[in-house]
Amino acid sequence: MVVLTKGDHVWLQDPRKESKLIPIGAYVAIADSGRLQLRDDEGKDHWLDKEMAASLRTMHISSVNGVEDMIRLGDLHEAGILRNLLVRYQDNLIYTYTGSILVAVNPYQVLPIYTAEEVTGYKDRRIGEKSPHIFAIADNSYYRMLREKKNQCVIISGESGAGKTESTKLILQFLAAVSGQHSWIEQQIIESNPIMEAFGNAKTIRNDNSSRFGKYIDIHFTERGVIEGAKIDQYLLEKSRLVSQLPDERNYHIFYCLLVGLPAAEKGKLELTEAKDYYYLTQGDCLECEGRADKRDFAEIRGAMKVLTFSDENIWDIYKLLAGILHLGNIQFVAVERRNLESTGFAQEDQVSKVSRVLEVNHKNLCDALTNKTTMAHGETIVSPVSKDKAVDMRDAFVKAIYGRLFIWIVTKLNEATYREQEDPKGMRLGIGLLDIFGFENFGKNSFEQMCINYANENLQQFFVRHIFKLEQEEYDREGIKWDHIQFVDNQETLDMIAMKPLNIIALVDEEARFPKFGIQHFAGLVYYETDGFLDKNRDTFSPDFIGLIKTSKIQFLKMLFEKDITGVKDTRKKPPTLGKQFKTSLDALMNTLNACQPFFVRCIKPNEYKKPNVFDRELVARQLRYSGMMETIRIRRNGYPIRHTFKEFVDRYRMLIGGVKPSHLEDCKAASTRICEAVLKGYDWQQGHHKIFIKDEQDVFLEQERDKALTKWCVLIQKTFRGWFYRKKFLQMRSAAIVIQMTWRKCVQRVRFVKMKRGYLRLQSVLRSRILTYKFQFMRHKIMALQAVCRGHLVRMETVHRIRSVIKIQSLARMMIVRKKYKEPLKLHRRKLKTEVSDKRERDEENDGSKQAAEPGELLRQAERFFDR
Ligand SMILES: Nc1ncnc2c1ncn2[C@@H]1O[C@H](COP(=O)(O)OP(=O)(O)OP(=O)(O)O)[C@@H](O)[C@H]1O
Repeated sequence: MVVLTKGDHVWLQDPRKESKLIPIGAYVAIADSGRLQLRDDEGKDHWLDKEMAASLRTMHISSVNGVEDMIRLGDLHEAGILRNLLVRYQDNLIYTYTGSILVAVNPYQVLPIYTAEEVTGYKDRRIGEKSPHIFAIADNSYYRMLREKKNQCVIISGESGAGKTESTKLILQFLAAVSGQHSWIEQQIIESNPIMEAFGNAKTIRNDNSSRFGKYIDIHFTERGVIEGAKIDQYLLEKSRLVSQLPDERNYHIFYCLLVGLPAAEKGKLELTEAKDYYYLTQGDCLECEGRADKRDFAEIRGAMKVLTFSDENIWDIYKLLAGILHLGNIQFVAVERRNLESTGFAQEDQVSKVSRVLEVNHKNLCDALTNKTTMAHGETIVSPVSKDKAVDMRDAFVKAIYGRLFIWIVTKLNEATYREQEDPKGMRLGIGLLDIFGFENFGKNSFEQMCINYANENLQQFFVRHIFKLEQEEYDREGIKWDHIQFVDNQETLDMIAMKPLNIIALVDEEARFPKFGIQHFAGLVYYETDGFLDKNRDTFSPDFIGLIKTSKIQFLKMLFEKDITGVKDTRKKPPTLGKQFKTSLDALMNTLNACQPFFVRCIKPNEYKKPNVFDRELVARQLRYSGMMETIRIRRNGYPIRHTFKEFVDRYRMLIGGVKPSHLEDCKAASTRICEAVLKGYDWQQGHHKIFIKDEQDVFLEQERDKALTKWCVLIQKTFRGWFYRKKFLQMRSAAIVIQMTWRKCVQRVRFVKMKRGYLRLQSVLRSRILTYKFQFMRHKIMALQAVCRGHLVRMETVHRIRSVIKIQSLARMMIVRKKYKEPLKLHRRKLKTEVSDKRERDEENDGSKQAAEPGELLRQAERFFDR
């Protein structure tokens, strides 16, 4: 019984028995009440009582935060894988390994993980050394090719919109960057992409830039790893799109680009107007595609065509054919009856004339080819009218034939430009093939195309399983490795039934056998196919009358496209190969190529149907994981020994890991390999076969890391010694130079200091002197001021005394005057009295004493008078 506490992670299973829902991860949010609250990976809360909770499966620690390599997952089941992808996706970690297989979840947003720094970061690194990345796959294929001198291939699969084409472009970007020449050929290879996309991609409900064909790009390298050329193979272009589109879907991009990008004069010559005017472009009711700029794309396509050596005539002829197709689509048929026979006429004759003008064919022949059918019976040619519906079918088949051949011609032309003969015929040509092919399809209604696609996927799955399991198992048996035989899904029987056994489905369809709806148990599930239109799609033919029409055309390019058909008509006994047969032949060739290469696998996963970032639809992803055979892969990879080396290779590569192992040509390699493994891979699961050492992915990474460490150790020693010698020499030189510099510098510094000090002293002196003088001056001034003060005081005092005296004098005079005034009358009176007395006395004296005595009193009197006068 499990006791859960807060923060524990568990697997939450839908309790309904019939439920096929995959368990979802959840963590315990609340555990301290009577019940448990669990929050699942989608943020939903679930309340469980403790008894129910006790039956929950706890999550392995490796699943809690996710792992980079799913082989290391403890919970090795569908839910574990799904959750691992989910938690990584939520952190914008879109890549995850399963051994050396890369699972890439489409982020639907531009992540900053494809920069030039990232390219450099992944250069020459082993898988697993850095976090999973498409660049790691590209890098490993490149360096493995150079190291082992063997061709490599990268098989990129997934549903429409899962990111196959983007992954292919990223690998190309990486290879162009690491092969590092920035040559014209690299430019041409890269420029071929917009042309392929214009003619082979269209907007669908599931992907705005959906590749409607499969492709295998083989990039050729010189022995030194420089890109030398490339070759593209295309598979199964979806031609039905040319004549009808589902709602919200478009025809191939090139038509819309042509109509908005072509200058008016050229458009006039081709009698073209706007996209809304063409039946073949308007059935999906979607003329523009968000995020695409058709006008800008057209300029890019034209530029790319120039780079890829399309002549002006070629380009103009292509435009004519595209215009011809659009005008053909606008022909409207009407049912008529002629001589009691159901036949067909045209709603507007001028539309047919337009086609004959643009395709430069005979007008009458065109009318006949569109409405009549010529057959041979008993050596006689019989021309019979066709019904309206048949005429529409015949026209559509003709359009598909033109475009299909045009597409093949374009690919051939691209190959002519990008394919190079080997520069050095004696040297070795190496290649990396990139297979961007439609994934397994199972829709509500599955038709011939789905059967071909699923047949291709059966082949690839078989290749995958064979590569990963069967061949390994055989090799283990051959090498005498102990191997617990595990069950695996081998789809050889399905393949036999579809195409290998004498009475296979493709052969039956070729023989035009009629059978109703049938189902095939594919590796990814049971698919029912509806056989309506199967035979026609398989025959992929058009009325031979159109061949006669093409012969009348003045456009040599059109004739050239149908050259084989024109010559083939002469030999009526030879049936043209059916589409099924053609597809099988090209697929067989592809499988042979792949079988000759060392493969890498990239499984692209679409996280939601809305093309939105950060939305992860678990059911959708689980279905894709099932289709991609991921579970089987994980089991096989985990149980097996995916890495093996011959003893010689092993000794050459890892002998530095332990001491005393000589180079392989001087050693007993088997014994030496054992010694190395026993010393380095102690406790690891490895095995020794008759000729090879078998190890697992993680041991390989460990060995490589140890090798790196050992190499680094020796490199460091060599570097250390050399650097020691070099830097010592440099040091001595620098030291003597430093002494000279120091000397000069010190002299200079001291001199500057001295001058500074001298200036300082001078300043000090002058300051001091000025202080002394100031002091003296102050002292003298003080004295002088004191003297001045004394003098001024004296002067002021004298002045004051003088003033006071004057004042006193004035005062005394004033007082005197006042007093005089005051005493004047009495004085006058007194004087008069005195005078009177004196005169009285004189008279008396004169009377009494003679003249002498009389003189004295006279003097007295005068004095008294002066006194009074004053
Ligand atoms: N690594 C990526 N980074 C950012 N966006 C991506 C990435 N991979 C895919 N996409 C987005 O998803 C869209 C669909 O991808 P892509 O065309 O490669 O799908 P596909 O698997 O080739 O589909 P189809 O089979 O229909 O051609 C791209 O146009 C792009 O917007």
